[in-house]
Parts: sequence; structure tokens; C-alpha cells
Amino acid sequence: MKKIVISDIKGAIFDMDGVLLDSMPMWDHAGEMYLAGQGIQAEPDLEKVLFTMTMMKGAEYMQEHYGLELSAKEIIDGINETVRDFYANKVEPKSGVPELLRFLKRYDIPVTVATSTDRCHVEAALVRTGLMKYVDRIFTCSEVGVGKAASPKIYEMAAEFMGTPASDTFVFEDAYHAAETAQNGGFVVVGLFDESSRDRQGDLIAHCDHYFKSMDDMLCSINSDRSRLVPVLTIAGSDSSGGAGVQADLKTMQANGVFGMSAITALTAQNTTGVTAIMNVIPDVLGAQIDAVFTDIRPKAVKIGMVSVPELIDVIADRLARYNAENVVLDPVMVATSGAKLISDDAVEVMTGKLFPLAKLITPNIPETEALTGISVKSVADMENAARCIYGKYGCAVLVKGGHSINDANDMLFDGENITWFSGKRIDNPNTHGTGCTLSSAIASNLAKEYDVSDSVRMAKQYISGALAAMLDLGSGSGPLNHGFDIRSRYML
Ligand SMILES: Nc1ncnc2c1ncn2[C@@H]1O[C@H](COP(=O)(O)OP(=O)(O)OP(=O)(O)O)[C@@H](O)[C@H]1O
Ligand SMILES: Cc1ncc(CO)c(N)n1
Repeated sequence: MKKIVISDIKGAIFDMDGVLLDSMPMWDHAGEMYLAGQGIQAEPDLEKVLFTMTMMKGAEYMQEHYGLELSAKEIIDGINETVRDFYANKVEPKSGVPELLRFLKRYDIPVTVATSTDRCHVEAALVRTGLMKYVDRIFTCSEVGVGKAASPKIYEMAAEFMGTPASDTFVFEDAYHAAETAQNGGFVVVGLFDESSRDRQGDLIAHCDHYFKSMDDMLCSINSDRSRLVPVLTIAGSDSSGGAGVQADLKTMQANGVFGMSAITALTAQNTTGVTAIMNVIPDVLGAQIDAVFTDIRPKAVKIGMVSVPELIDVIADRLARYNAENVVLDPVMVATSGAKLISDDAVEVMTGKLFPLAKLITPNIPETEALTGISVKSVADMENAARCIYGKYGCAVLVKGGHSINDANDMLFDGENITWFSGKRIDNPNTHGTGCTLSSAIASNLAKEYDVSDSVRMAKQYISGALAAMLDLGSGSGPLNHGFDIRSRYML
């Protein structure tokens, strides 16, 4: 099968059940779930029996076979309630779906949903799972008046709405009969595996132009335009051991699909056990590096890390204001994971006064949040208060990182209006050197790719969790992450 080239997709039509949402198991077990709600355990063949029946016949069968003291209508209402509850409160997106939809949005590709499920369920599920913001319009078979097996009408209406010809419109389906209809209608069909139709994969493959075992596989094989790499600048210190600072930033940027550039603030001699020397660069040389970058390859985002002294902060503030730098993410680095102090006391005030107001987002960890606010952060409420306090003083959004909390690794974003939590399972890995640098660089990379702040944080959080979970173990102290954990290339072998 061919790779998908993103510029070939002019419009996208997604089936919902089994493609966007992991909802097929519910359809396969609706009767069983309903009976369970009535305190009855279904016989193993129930779903097979119901599969061939209409809703009414199925209800009558359940009434008789399981001795339910309810009318067929009441049983149907009960099953409908089970279905409603599932879509409204339980269903989850399939893996890779939010990423794909965000990616299509980044390329301004219109997205529609074509589904045989009722609109009320579709909307409830898409809103709750956060996918609705990527969908331009929903088409349902009952509203269109004909099912997918019988006619390509639903796809034609979606394509007409998007203004895209069938030959440039990609239809994503997991069911072979729908794939067949779409292909006969002249659409480009992407077949995706779903467990519920495991037995019919041969038929699906026969009726699609591209086939993937999962959305994640598809994401890895999409060819974005190789001649388009968004530039991003890091202004930070060099870490000789390669796990934090500029080295971590550039590796992260490469892994997050942007072109990394650097302006170095300081040379540190450090490894996983500690920092043995720091030499700050001369302010003029830092200024010259930033000038060299901005006057030639203007970055779409800037990450700021270790800046130890007021003179260097002045230079950065001056240049970022002069060049009207966009998407500035500031990691207020104060202390290395190994415990070494990386900023002078007098620099903190200059940083907050001059750099915070230029930042779109700052990313303090818990000790840094405490130092910036004077609030002792011991609870979720303390995190929220501290973030509001920082926003109130400096007007920049704040991501308080929970890497230093005891039980979990939940980060909290306050953007001046809303609090959003990004929950992460704590990974039992003592090697956390450079996590802060890595997270802020991933966020800056995502902002450069034009994702909004909350999507940028969400994806960066997934990235850092993957980098930690790879369990790289280098050095005798707290070691670095594997920044390239998700890169697949023949050159890596
Ligand atoms: N053991 C862990 N498991 C999962 N996520 C973690 C873990 N440790 C840190 N993180 C995550 O890593 C990111 C960086 O957070 P952290 O609080 O470690 O930053 P930091 O202290 O500034 O990092 P640095 O060690 O570079 O100074 C956050 O998203 C945090 O939730
Ligand atoms: C150069 C540098 N920047 C930041 C950190 C924080 O992790 C570090 N250890 N070294």
C-alpha cells in the first residue's frame, strides 16, 4: 500500500464507530450490558442471536428467554439508555485519533464525520472526548435518508459541503461494505483495522487504497511535506552530558518535527551526578547569536532555559522585544535535577520583571513555583493559587509541573481564564535529568506548528511520558531521557 501524502488530502470524511471512537465493543455487547444492568448474566451466545434480529424481535427474545417482567418497548428504551450512557459518559477515542485530527487542522484540511449512529450520541461523544473542535460538520445516515451499504450519498454530501472532489477526498472506514461504497463512489479510501471486524480484513483491504492496522501506524506513515520544517530557537545553557539544556532542547525539537536552532547562554560542565563548572557567555555574544538567528531564519517559537545573570536576561529581553518574537516559552530554570543552583538571586527578579511579560507560557516546577510566589505548594489548591498569583503579577499563562509531587505527575495549566489539568501516571524511573528542558522545548515545537497552548501541552506531556517510559539508563546519577524513543528510521538500525 502507498504512503499517504498530506498535501493529497483536500478533505477528510471519518466514520465514527470503530474509526474515531472505540465504540464497537459496546455495539457488540449492548444486550449483555443491558442485562447486566438488570442483574442478569447473559448467555455467551446472546449477541450472536441478537445480531440477526430487529430491535423489536431482539427485545421480545430477551423478554421471553430471560423472563424479564418488562414490555418489549421498555426493554428497547432500556437498551437505548445503555447506548446513550455509553456515548455520553464512557466511550474513548481510538489511539492516535486526536493527533491525526489536530494534524489535519494544522494543514487546514476540512474534517467531516459520516456515521450511521444518531446525531445526539455523536455530538455527546465528540464533545466529551474533545474531538468536536476538529470536526466541521456531522452527517448521519438517518438524516441523509440512506445507509452506507446502499449508496455513497452520505460521502457525496460531506464532500459537497467541504467543496472537495471525490478523487481528493479521503474516507476513513473500518467496515468493508462502507469502504466498498466509498471506493465505488470515486473516493480515496483508507481502511483501518477494528477488532469487531477482524474476520473481514481481507474484504476491507480489497476495497481500500490505503490500509493500516491502527491510526498510530497511519500517523507514522503520513508523509508531511519534507521541504517544510518550522524553525524554533532555544536560548539556554549547554549541558556537556547532553541530557538537559541546549542539547536536550535540540534533540526534542528534532523528535517533534521542527528545525532547532540555539543561542547559548552558558557553558556548563556537568553530568548525571552534578555541575562542576559554569561559564556564562559574554552578553554581546549572546546578543549576536540571537541577531544571527532572527535576521536570517526567523523562529516561529522561542524556548528560554537557563539564564543565570541579569546582564544576559537584559540582552534576551531587548532582542525578543526588538524582533517581536512569537510563542515564547520560558522554563524558569533555578536548580538542576542534581541539586546545583543555576541562577543568581539577583537574576530571579530581573527574569520575572523583564522576561515573564514577553512569554506566552512559563513552566515552573513546584520548587520554582514556591520561590516565585512565596506560597508553599503542598496540594492541588496550592498549585491553583500559585498559578493565579503568577498570572496576576505577570500576565503570562502558567504550567505548574507536578514532576516533584509525590504520587502522580499531573501538570496544571492556568491561562488567565481556565484551569486545565494534564494528568500523567508517575513513571518509576529515577532518570529524570532534563525533564523540564524537554517538556518546554516540546511545547515550543508544538506552538511553532500552530497548535494552541492546551494541545501543545497535551502532546508535549505525551512525548515526555514516552521519553521517560523508554527507561534509558546512562550514567551513575539521575540520567537523561531517550529523546528519540519514537523515531523510526532505517538509519537508526
Ligand atoms: N517520574 C515521572 N513520571 C512521569 N512524568 C514525570 C516524572 N517526572 C517528571 N515528569 C513530568 O516531566 C515534566 C517535567 O516536570 P519536572 O517537574 O520534572 O520539571 P523540572 O523539575 O523543571 O525538570 P528538570 O529536572 O529538568 O529541572 C512534567 O510534565 C512532569 O509531570
Ligand atoms: C544547562 C542546563 N540547563 C537546565 C538544566 C535543568 O535541568 C540543567 N541541568 N542544565
